[in-house]
Amino acid sequence: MERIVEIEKFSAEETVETSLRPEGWGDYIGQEQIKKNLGVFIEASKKRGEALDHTLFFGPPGLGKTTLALIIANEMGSSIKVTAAPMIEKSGDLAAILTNLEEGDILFIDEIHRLSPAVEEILYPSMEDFRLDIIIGSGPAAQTVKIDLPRFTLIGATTRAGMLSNPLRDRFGMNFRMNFYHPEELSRIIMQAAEKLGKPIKHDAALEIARRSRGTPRIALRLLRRVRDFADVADEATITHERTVYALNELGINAHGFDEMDLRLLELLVQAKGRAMGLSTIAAALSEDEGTIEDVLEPYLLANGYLERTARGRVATPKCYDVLRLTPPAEQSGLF
Ligand SMILES: Nc1ncnc2c1ncn2[C@@H]1O[C@H](COP(=O)(O)OP(=O)(O)OP(=O)(O)O)[C@@H](O)[C@H]1O
Ligand SMILES: [Mg+2]
Repeated sequence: MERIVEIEKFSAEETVETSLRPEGWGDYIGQEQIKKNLGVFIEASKKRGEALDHTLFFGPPGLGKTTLALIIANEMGSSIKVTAAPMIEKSGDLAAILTNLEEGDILFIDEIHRLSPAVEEILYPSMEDFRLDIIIGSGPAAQTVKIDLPRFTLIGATTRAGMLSNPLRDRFGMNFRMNFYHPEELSRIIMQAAEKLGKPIKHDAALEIARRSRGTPRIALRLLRRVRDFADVADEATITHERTVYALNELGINAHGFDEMDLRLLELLVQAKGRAMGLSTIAAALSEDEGTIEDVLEPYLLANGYLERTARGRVATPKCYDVLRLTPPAEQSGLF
């Protein structure tokens, strides 16, 4: 099943998303710790006139990883080449990209956990020693050619940190885990985007959207655009709370920010009547792979206390029963 975030990512509205993308620290809201640290590292490398250390961002979709990479390029005054692991099929593809880089350039590889082992192999010496080892020919006549590369910065992004190989992970000098956004932060992102769209929104209305956005800016911005449609049709100059609640209800947006996959997972756990359910059982029941459930689906539900991981598996929490308007099974009460 497609999830909101994925439909969103590939829709024609990508251009709108691009136009709402923050360009500098000034309009990048939240992730304060990351901003602070990156700010220091960027300033230090600029002072030394060196390329920034290789940097890895990981976390669920739509939290601003790509945006951060673009901001880094802006701040460093570097050009950035953007690609995604599935587009780098052969080691020759990567070699071509690397040899075309210039001193101080940034190479952004999205979905970096999807690089093939052969391509990864080429990447290791490139990251570590800025050297490309290419094997020409095969069998006894095969020769290794070493090519020096300019000092570049690799920025990797992944939603699936668990799938990254250790040697690759170790070669990143900096590792940042993206956090879900608080409703207050999301509401600032929404208000800022609304200004850019020329359709201001009241704070309480922005907060209403924020609470239903799964802690995720991409979802918040998508909902904002839908709510704006309702306000436009009603000739409302500034989006009000009343209009927002009406629109979100019409759109069938869950009051807790769950999407369909969240609800399927929570309902599955609730049906288990307090018994813990293993990851593989959940994956089979939802026809999803285990990694996606663990790295993409569960983090939000865990962070907000709707489910718990125990040694025996996953269980729905009382809060989960509460929001689904169900009563927790009696035998479970001792668990919490
Ligand atoms: N901190 C932020 N402040 C303001 N807007 C943000 C912030 N983070 C993300 N956004 C907005 O949300 C949208 C999605 O962010 P982005 O594309 O960077 O996510 P991502 O983490 O790269 O997602 P994916 O894993 O799907 O590639 C962007 O268009 C951007 O406008
Ligand atoms: Mg991205």
